[in-house]
Amino acid sequence: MADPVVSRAEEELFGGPLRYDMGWSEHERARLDLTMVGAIRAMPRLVRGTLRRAWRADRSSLLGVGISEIGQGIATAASLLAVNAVMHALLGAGDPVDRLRSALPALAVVAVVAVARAGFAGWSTSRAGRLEPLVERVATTEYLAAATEVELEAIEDPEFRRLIDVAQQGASSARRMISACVAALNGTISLIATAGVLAVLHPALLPLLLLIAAPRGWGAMRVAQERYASVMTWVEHLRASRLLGNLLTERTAAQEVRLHRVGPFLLDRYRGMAESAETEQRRLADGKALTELVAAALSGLALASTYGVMLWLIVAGHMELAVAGTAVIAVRSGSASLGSLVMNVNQLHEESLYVRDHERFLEEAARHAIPRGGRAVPDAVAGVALDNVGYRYPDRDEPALDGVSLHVPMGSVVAVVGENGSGKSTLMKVLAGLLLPQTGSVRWGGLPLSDLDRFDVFERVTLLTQDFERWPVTAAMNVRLGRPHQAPSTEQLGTTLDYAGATPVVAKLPRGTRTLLARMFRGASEISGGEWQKVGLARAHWRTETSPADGLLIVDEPTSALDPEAEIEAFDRIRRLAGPRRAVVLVTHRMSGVRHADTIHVLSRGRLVESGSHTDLMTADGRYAAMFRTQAAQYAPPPRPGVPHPGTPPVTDHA
Ligand SMILES: Nc1ncnc2c1ncn2[C@@H]1O[C@H](COP(=O)(O)OP(=O)(O)OP(=O)(O)O)[C@@H](O)[C@H]1O
Repeated sequence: MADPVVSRAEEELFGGPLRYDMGWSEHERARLDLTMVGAIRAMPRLVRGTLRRAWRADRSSLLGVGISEIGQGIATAASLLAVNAVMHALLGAGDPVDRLRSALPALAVVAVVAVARAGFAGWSTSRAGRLEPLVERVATTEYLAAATEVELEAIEDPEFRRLIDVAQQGASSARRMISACVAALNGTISLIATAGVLAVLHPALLPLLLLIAAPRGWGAMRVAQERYASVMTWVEHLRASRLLGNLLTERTAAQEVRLHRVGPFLLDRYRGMAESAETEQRRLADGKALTELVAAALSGLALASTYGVMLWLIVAGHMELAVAGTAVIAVRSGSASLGSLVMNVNQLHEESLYVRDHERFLEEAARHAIPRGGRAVPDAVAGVALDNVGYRYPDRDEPALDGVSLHVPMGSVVAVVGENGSGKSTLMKVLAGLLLPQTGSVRWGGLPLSDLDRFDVFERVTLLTQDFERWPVTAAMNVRLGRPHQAPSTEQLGTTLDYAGATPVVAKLPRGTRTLLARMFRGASEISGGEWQKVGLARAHWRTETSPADGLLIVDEPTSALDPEAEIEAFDRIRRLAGPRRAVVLVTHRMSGVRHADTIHVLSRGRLVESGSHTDLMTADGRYAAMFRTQAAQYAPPPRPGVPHPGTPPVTDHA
């Protein structure tokens, strides 16, 4: 398969051709197997996998499908044998009326068998129809459950993220595999029945049947191969042009789309990308037409040869006319069964590529799952300590944290400051137990995190980050999701909202706490960024309030969108949440918010460079003091010309 032609738009916007490198390259390897023989060889394994999933989903429906398919096969064979009897009766010697009369019982059998076959087909359709959504649900649940249980590190790993993306299609493919499997089973049973009857009529007819179906099978495989290769090569391109389309209509991009005239610009690029995809579609259609023409010609040739052989058999006296009549019908139905069987095997194979990604994801997710078990975190702990902690993200050369040691005693307020990218958020994730350090250790009351039950550690942590989740649910539920399994009473909800300063926010919503906070739904309301932060603070409060034992409250840039007054209040409230059974860890760039912390740690390029109280650090006159003065200077009155301004610090290069 040649590399795709890169459209100018693709080059301009994305810096080159978009290729999916992991999930799809796996498919490419699978494609090598996609010869007729390969697909047939893989068939038992594919069917076994589908059956196992279906068995888990709904046994009785699966049995129903199996029985009705076997019933249809028996009906096909019985129908052909009855047709043979009719032919014999009609083409035999004697009076035409007598011949017709003697054919009647067999004709009745043909009719009854046809009805029975239709009944079996209907039953199979209804059972398979029940099975399909169940199988999809089982596969989707497996996928979602696995995704929520993996380590955060895996989620942050781009390779794993890609696997999550690719595996998403697996559930619907597992559903489609049911119908493909049923159709393949149907084709196989009908074919066996027809082949059995043909072998009884004349053994020479069997290879001829294969000869008719082979070109069609080849054609179907070839067309499918071409389609795979094309999908593989173009999938990223299609996703990107869809993304462009979405950007043009999305609410978040609406302002720049209009004001910066991004709309017409992107629309033009969208057109460019669509045109190159259309060229590919045309190429595929032309290839398909040619392949199908060749396959039909070869199949027709084989059919003509079959009739020629039958004619010769009749003339040479090796076959009766009645048998030949039945054989014509059997050959036609057999070749149709074989043709559709090839297509269904092919479809099974195509769907199985996605199901295999799904299974690969489940395996990988299990390998990266947060381990269950371990020691419970003691109810009371002196604090949480980091000892020489190092952490490097998988796709980075530089460590995000390098030899960090600090202690967070219960009842204290600890602040962490530092320039952008210095490792503050990473440190918070390590403290929360979400990321496991690659070197050094984290200890809860002296017990290393590696010995502890991680889910128990999570129970003890409340995390409020700047990009906390704005759940598309009601305001009340947005608070409750701090501890989902515990619903706050109206009174508790009121106290929590009061604490966070969110009562006026909720009061002006059309349905109060029952208002849906999701713009994408009709009748829902949207609130501002600062108002959202108050809701986030309420959620953190609900979680800490319902915490039964010693724990950590980690707040990472909680006030970035708050107005000055609300910000001062929020810092004050957060500090008050520290108590004998709780430590507060605060990350912020607002130096005014950290001066009251018991200890302030300064991070730079992943290393802890200063620690102490505000007074200590100001006296030390190091990095912290410089940062503090820089911010303070912003609010100082402007210096009079010629008079040096004492508040302005020398510019230091933190890099
Ligand atoms: N998911 C990630 N994958 C790879 N690198 C990351 C990831 N998250 C952060 N980093 C990198 O790790 C380093 C520390 O990032 P971190 O987010 O901890 O910094 P920060 O101090 O919180 O920054 P900011 O003040 O801008 O929020 C940075 O170099 C950043 O680019």
